[in-house]
Parts: sequence; C-alpha cells; structure tokens
Amino acid sequence: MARIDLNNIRHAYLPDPASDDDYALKKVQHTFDDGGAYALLGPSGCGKTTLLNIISGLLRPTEGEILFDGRTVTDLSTEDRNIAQVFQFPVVYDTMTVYQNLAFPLRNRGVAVEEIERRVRETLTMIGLADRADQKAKGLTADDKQKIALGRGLVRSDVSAILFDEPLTVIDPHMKWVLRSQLKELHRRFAFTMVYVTHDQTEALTFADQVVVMNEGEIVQIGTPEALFERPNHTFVGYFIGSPGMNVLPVRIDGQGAHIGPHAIALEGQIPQTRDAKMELGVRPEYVRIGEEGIPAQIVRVEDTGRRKIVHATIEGQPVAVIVAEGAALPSDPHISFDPAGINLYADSWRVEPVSARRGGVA
Ligand SMILES: Nc1ncnc2c1ncn2[C@@H]1O[C@H](COP(=O)(O)OP(=O)(O)OP(=O)(O)O)[C@@H](O)[C@H]1O
Repeated sequence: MARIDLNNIRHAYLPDPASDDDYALKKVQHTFDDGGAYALLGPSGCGKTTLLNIISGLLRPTEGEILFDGRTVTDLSTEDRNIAQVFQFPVVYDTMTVYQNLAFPLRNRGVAVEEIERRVRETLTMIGLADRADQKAKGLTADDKQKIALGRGLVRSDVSAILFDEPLTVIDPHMKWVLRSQLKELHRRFAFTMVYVTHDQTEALTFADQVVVMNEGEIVQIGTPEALFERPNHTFVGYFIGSPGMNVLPVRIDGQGAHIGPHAIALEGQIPQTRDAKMELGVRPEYVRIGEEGIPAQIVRVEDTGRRKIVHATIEGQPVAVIVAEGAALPSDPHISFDPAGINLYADSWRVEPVSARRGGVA
C-alpha cells in the first residue's frame, strides 16, 4: 500500500480555463497516509469522482503532480499505478464463474495457484458468495455482481490503494450495512489505503477514519467524524453533516460580545477581531436548549423521529432547530439558549477560533 500525495492539483474539463469557476477541481493539496481509510464526501457535482479518477490515473489533471510513496505517477496509467477501483455499477466478466472473476486479476499477475485458491476462497467468504463460487456471473443479481466487483478489488494484496466510487448504490439496504462493516473490518486487518467516494454522510462517517468534505471543487475540511461534528471548519460542513444540520445564525459582534437582535450570547473565550466579515454563530440542534430562559422563541413545528423530537422554532425571525428527548414537555412560553461548548463562530463562512484558545490570534 502507498502514501498518496496530491500536490497543487487543479482540473478543468474545458480546454482553456480562465477563472476559478472553469475548474471542476479548484486546488487540492493533500496527503492520503499509507494505510488510511478516507471518505470523499460532498454533494453531487462537487468534484469527488474527478479527484478519484485523478488518483487512479483515469484522468490526467490540468495542473499539479501525484506521488505514490514519493514517486511521481502523474503520467502513469491505472495499471502502472497498481490501483484497484470499484465503480458505482458492477464491472464483471459475465461468462466467467464467480471464482474465475476473482482469480482473474491474480492470474494476470502470475500469482501461484495455491495462493490464488487461498485468497479467492477467503474473499468469497468475506463477500458472502462462497456457496456460489462455480456459478456463472451472468445469471446473478446486480447486488451479487457488485459484490464480485468489490471482491475483485479486495482480492489483491499488492495494490497501492483501493478506490471506491459509490460502490454500494446498487446494494440493498441491509446488505449495504453488512458490506460497509466488512470493509471497515478488512481495513483493520490489512491496513489497505482506501479512498471511498460517497454523498451519503452515514456511509462516510461509518467507513472512514478521516472524512474529506468537498464543496464546489474544493476541500473544505478533512477530519475525524467527531471533529466534523463538533468543530465544522465551514458553515457548509455544519449543515451538510448532521441531521438536521447545524443552525447558522447571523450575529452582530461588538466590544461586549455576540448579539442576535437585542440579545447577548455567552461565548467561551474572547471574540477575535473580525474587521468587516459577515459573522455567524453555528450551533448544532443537539446544543440548543428550549425552556423558560434565554431568547423568546416561537415554535413552528415539532417533528417526532422516534427516540427524540426535533422542534423547529424561530428567534428574532431566524429559524432554529432544537433536539429534545422524546418525553420532554415544551414550555408554554418558550425561550431558547445555547450551550456555550457547542457554539462555533464563523467569519465569512469560515470558523474562527476564540482568541483565548489560540493565544492572541486574529481572525
Ligand atoms: N467528462 C466531463 N466533461 C465535462 N464536465 C464534467 C465531466 N465530468 C464531470 N464534469 C463536471 O465536473 C464537475 C465535478 O463532477 P464530478 O463527477 O467529479 O462530481 P461528483 O462530486 O463526483 O458528483 P456525483 O456525485 O454526481 O458523481 C461537475 O460540474 C460535472 O458536471
């Protein structure tokens, strides 16, 4: 397995890109550590597949350089980069049996027959197709074919990395959960470098150690699922991750602190100097309290989701979502307050650290 460095990668599908908007990938500078499990997460069209195809060699970037373990591979093919890639829709050899499909990439590389037998049997068990080893792929369901495609990616131990592009789209929901857990387990056992593209936050957060969140051709944050939840770097990460997403509230900052209308908000640490930036507070619904004290609120709607309720309210005309326990009673004169530990401050959509935590830093 390999460490993958992306140095100043940009990509435009247009022949003569002029402005930033012409680039599907604006600028990517990132290292995927050897043996890391990464998810590329973001909405449709943000550049995930473009980035994945640049790593695999299906696409040559307009600018920049790709290195595997310090060696430049920018001009090498997928085969020469020794990459296994699993796509959204299954790519299998219909006329071969399930066993032959998995054995094929190993035979191609001259792996010894006993080793092929051992690895193929092990992988077949892992993907739940051991009992169908001798069946032709042709008659199988899309689900099972995709399991073969996953198996073909996993059967080789010599690859630099395994790349997955929304591989569970065609898999039924229960099997999705099973395969996701198996991929995670495989990663624990064999420490493959894995990059997994998805627009589904559950898939990303359960699979990856590090989630790379992308928006409009840029990486906006790389972090553990916990960091993305507690300290979103950008308001986009705040509302893209979480259900419902983070509340983002415009605030006024002055020498005394942050204010929503006439109401002062208690913050941890000192507020950094922010010049003329657009200032917002980001507070996840899990950190909003509804009770007798705080800012007067109007309840608009209550959603019952089973173990908890989501209360949709407004304060000073701004929508706020609040998560409360299933049995909790709502006050007749509702007020909203924020747990200071759950408040993040944003200047022009990017998070700023409270000054005390950064020792005198300025936004
Ligand atoms: N072959 C192509 N030619 C021209 N534009 C393209 C091509 N492939 C992708 N794009 C554009 O590049 C941008 C990024 O696309 P990309 O497929 O990388 O996004 P994505 O995040 O993987 O989206 P999705 O989840 O829908 O696959 C989009 O605006 C898309 O329309």
